[in-house]
Amino acid sequence: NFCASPQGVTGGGGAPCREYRAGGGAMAGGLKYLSQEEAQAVDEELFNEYKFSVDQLMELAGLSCATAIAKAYPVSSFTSSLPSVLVVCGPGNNGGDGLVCARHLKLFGYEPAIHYPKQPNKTLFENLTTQCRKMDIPFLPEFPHEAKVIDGAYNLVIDAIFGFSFKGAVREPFGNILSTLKHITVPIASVDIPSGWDVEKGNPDGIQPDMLISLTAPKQSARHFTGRYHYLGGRFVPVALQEKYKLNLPSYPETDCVLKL
Ligand SMILES: NC(=O)C1=CN([C@@H]2O[C@H](COP(=O)(O)OP(=O)(O)OC[C@H]3O[C@@H](n4cnc5c(N)ncnc54)[C@H](O)[C@@H]3O)[C@@H](O)[C@H]2O)[C@@H](O)CC1
Ligand SMILES: [K+]
Repeated sequence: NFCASPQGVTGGGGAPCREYRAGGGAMAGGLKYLSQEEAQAVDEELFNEYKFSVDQLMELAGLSCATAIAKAYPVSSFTSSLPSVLVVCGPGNNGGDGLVCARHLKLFGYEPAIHYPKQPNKTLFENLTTQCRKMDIPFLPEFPHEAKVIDGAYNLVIDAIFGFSFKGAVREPFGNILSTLKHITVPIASVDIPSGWDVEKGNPDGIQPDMLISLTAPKQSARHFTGRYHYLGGRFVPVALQEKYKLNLPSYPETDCVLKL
């Protein structure tokens, strides 16, 4: 089972992660917390003006997530030699990040399993799914709806259900999945936004993840995150775009693709 050291983050290789203090206000000289509209505008600009492809950025986003997870919950901090990780993937690009993350976690020595109930009929997602299957990552046809079953079978849960395009009341099957995840005791690591949270206002009655990996820049709901580990990932935003949106991103250490906030 999971048994993180009190200081938690040791960077796997033993070097402590550098920390970055975010500013107090919406900007206040510190890191900017994006509204939903700003997050979508940055996203569109990356694709339409800067000509990145979704595959490229998704690979970097998913790799950032797996890297941050390996720093916060190193394989060596678990009593089992192959820590098992349940990756729950949603219907959009947040789910795609989850598929990429699962693939890298497998390469990092974890034992991921994926639940992917709404698989879009698009080549990108079909390819990511095939890659995982060919790496012997199982896809669970049914979600284990009892919290204690998840606690017994997994060391960690990755929430890659919804990202910055989430709106309104949660539709099934994700409502039931999130209700179960509220009752598990193993830690949850959320990709970009805790699923079921309003992108700006959060959700006090929703899941309360132990870890949040904010991609590109944190969204406003990240102010309500109370878990132990908040990482920034997605080190791919060109300087001109950072300046246009006044992201005020911290400097990532050396060649790292993640940074502990
Ligand atoms: N802009 C960026 O910097 C990047 C963003 N990426 C990821 O892409 C995410 C955004 O992806 P998308 O725009 O595809 O959207 P999301 O993955 O946030 O979700 C959209 C999907 O969820 C469904 N949905 C929305 N509200 C729902 C509700 N209330 N109940 C049930 N289903 C609901 C939509 O129908 C759609 O299928 C980000 O959060 C991030 O994880 C990365 O893949 C690549 C780089
Ligand atoms: K998420």
